[in-house]
Amino acid sequence: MFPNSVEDVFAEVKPILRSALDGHNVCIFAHGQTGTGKTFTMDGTSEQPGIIPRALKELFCQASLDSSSYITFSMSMLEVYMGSLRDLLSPKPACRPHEAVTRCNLNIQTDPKGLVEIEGLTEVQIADFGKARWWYNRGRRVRSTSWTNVNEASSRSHCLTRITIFRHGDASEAKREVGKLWMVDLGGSERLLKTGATGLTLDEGRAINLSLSALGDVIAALRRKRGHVPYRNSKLTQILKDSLGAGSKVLMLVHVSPCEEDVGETICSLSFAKRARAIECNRELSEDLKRHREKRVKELEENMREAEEECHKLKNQIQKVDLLFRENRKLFSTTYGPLEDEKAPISPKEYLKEAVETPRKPEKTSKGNVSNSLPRFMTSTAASRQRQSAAEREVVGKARSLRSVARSSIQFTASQSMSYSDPQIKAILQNANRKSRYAQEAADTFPAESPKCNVSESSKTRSKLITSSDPNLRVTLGRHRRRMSDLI
Ligand SMILES: Nc1ncnc2c1ncn2[C@@H]1O[C@H](COP(=O)(O)OP(=O)(O)OP(=O)(O)O)[C@@H](O)[C@H]1O
Repeated sequence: MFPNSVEDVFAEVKPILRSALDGHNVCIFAHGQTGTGKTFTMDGTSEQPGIIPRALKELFCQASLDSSSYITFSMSMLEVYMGSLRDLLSPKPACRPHEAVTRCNLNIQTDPKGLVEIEGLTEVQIADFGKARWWYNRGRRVRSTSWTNVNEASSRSHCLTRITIFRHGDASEAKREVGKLWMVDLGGSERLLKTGATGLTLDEGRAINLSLSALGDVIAALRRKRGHVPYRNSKLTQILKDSLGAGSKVLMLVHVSPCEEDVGETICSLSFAKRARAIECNRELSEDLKRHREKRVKELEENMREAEEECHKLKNQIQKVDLLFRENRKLFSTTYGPLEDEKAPISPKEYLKEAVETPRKPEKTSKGNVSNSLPRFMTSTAASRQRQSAAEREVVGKARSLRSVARSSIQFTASQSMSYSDPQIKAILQNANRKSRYAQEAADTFPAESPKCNVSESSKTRSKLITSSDPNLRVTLGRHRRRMSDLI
């Protein structure tokens, strides 16, 4: 029967509240057949607050977030009952403090700018949501209701709650009104036969129907963009003149009955809503609103300029880091060999992007393991490690060979060819050859003075074999011989 919760409906209402704070005149009204839940939607209950209490809360919430200026609110409540206005927040007389009193027959004034004011209507300052709620409940209690066949507490009037929004600027700027928010619970359109209304209740029903029809005429005129809009045909449309149509925003909540016997009223309500939806008004904004808009635009432009400057600075910093990174990378690859991703290097920008996009996980790095803390592209790969260790092995091997060749006294015969291609090694081998020849000559000349070295006769022909009694030296010599035979 009631498919949408008030919460869902309020989600649709919320954005228009922002427009009211921004300086638009806003009107939210609940329209529909009697007994379909207009009052329930607007007032709600203590467990499930309606649109009006929620809107009040939201206004205070949004105002507290506005850093550019200080916003205050005032509140008025009235009902349009049988063609006259009744002030729902009028103070109680001192002699009858417990009696609910309403001031009647208030006059509606329109100033040269077209702004509507209601003479003598009580306007209370609401400092916070608590105060606002208190005043709202007070006004609600004195509203006229009657029993009908359709609704046991049927509203017999249109109830209008007005929130006036004031913006306080810097010291030079005085408090100024920026907008009005009207929240209206319209009386239900009713088939008088169906409601079974008689007497006063019947008159009330007729008055409601008449003013709803005047509202329909205004909406039709606004939709057709006619020069003359018949606002003066009812009190309801006179009050809402500056908040319906021109320069304002209107939100209509349409309530319909799901019952088959109500299909006629449902069609009426829906076609009313369809007409209202087609209204588009683009009248000039008020001077106050224009000034506020210009100020806001300037503020936003300034914010944008600052953001652009910041962005430019960051770009420069990224470029510098990029350059530094490339230099370091070059240095790294010159020292340790080419990196795995040399073919498709990841730039710091890409790395930064990857780092930003990838959620950071807590790293479990072993102490002293530098490669874990390096970016991926800086860690060595299996291939580069293999290449590096092969190169190291080669260098170590060369060094060992050179050392052993230099230290040994092996003599090569002139017939032996030295096929080793490295000229350095060739030179060292020749040098070693020369040294061993001197050693041989010395041994020949002074045999007694070189007891440890015996050159065998057989080696004289092809190669001279150096022997030694020292077992360590013998092992070393054997190793040298093997290496030399590999080299030659
Ligand atoms: N969404 C809802 N959930 C539960 N009960 C609801 C809901 N909407 C309306 N009702 C109940 O339906 C009955 C009629 O609702 P309500 O008085 O709000 O209708 P109305 O459209 O304001 O009628 P009228 O035009 O005669 O004043 C009330 O008893 C109300 O509690």
